[in-house]
Amino acid sequence: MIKFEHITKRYGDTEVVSDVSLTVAPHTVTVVVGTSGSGKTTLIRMVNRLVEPTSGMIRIDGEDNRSVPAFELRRRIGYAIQGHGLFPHRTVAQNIATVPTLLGWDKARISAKVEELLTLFQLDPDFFGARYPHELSGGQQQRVGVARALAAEPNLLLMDEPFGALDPIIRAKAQDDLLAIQKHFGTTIILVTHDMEEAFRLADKIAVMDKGKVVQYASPAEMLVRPATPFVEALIGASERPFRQLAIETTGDAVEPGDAEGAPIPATLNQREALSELLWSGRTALPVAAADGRIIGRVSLDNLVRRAARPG
Ligand SMILES: Nc1ncnc2c1ncn2[C@@H]1O[C@H](COP(=O)(O)OP(=O)(O)OP(=O)(O)O)[C@@H](O)[C@H]1O
Repeated sequence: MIKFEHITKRYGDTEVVSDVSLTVAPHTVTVVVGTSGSGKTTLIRMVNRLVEPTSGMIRIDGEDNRSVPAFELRRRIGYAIQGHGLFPHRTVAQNIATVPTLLGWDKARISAKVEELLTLFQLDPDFFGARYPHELSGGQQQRVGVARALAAEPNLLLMDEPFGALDPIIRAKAQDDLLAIQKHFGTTIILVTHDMEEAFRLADKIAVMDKGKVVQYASPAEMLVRPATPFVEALIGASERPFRQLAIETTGDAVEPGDAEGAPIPATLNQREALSELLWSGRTALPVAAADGRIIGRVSLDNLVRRAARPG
């Protein structure tokens, strides 16, 4: 668990992060969004102490993050940035092995880890391990960057616009990979983006920043139903386009197993109408009925929001 307690950062007279308090649950993805200059990067860099707060404290699993030396903290916390930051004169395998080598892992363990990660990221280890970064495409380099950040099996991964430089199709694939990998390792992820669609797609919780403050910290579904400020509403509005995609699929396509209370939604209704029913009912899930009235499962707000946010 990561706890930000009244975190403030000032540069001279300018407060770039103002009194931020929030708690990130373990094994979840928290996405920090907001306009350019709102303090997103500064906020996450205080977690691994690339930036020191002016006041406040960050606790990682209960411990003040200043209780261990900064270099040790950074070995424990994965960090992936836009443009991957790979070492150009080291092979892909050597890049991924950076932190495990610093930690003194034995050779066999390191090469097993490199092989596991390359395989997970769908890069053939025999082919890619010995290549240099410049021999890879942008998307492949990005995957190696994330693999490197995960190499020492961190419980916590910080990501700053990791997919910012990728074209939309490769970006969607990278997001899918990230979610699969997050499930596989149970990593807690804090990711910065300025892309609301990416936030809806990846987040368990979204923190919206505006001028150094976190103006809302909520699940995508909660944010959709109850945007806290006109600024949040505007951000969501800007990403309304994907919700139109829901209009072309039926509720039947989004059925999940399980029960729910409330008036059943016909499976033939389109997903946008189902979303509207859910929002109006104030429920997080409703039962779904087949043409013969039989209940075939449930449809949930979270599921529809995720479907809305995926690329068309
Ligand atoms: N080392 C520094 N010295 C002075 N000002 C800084 C420093 N680092 C960041 N800032 C300022 O703090 C503010 C917040 O920057 P930050 O990079 O955290 O924003 P951001 O939300 O991540 O923006 P972007 O989306 O453009 O990357 C900006 O106005 C920036 O100019």
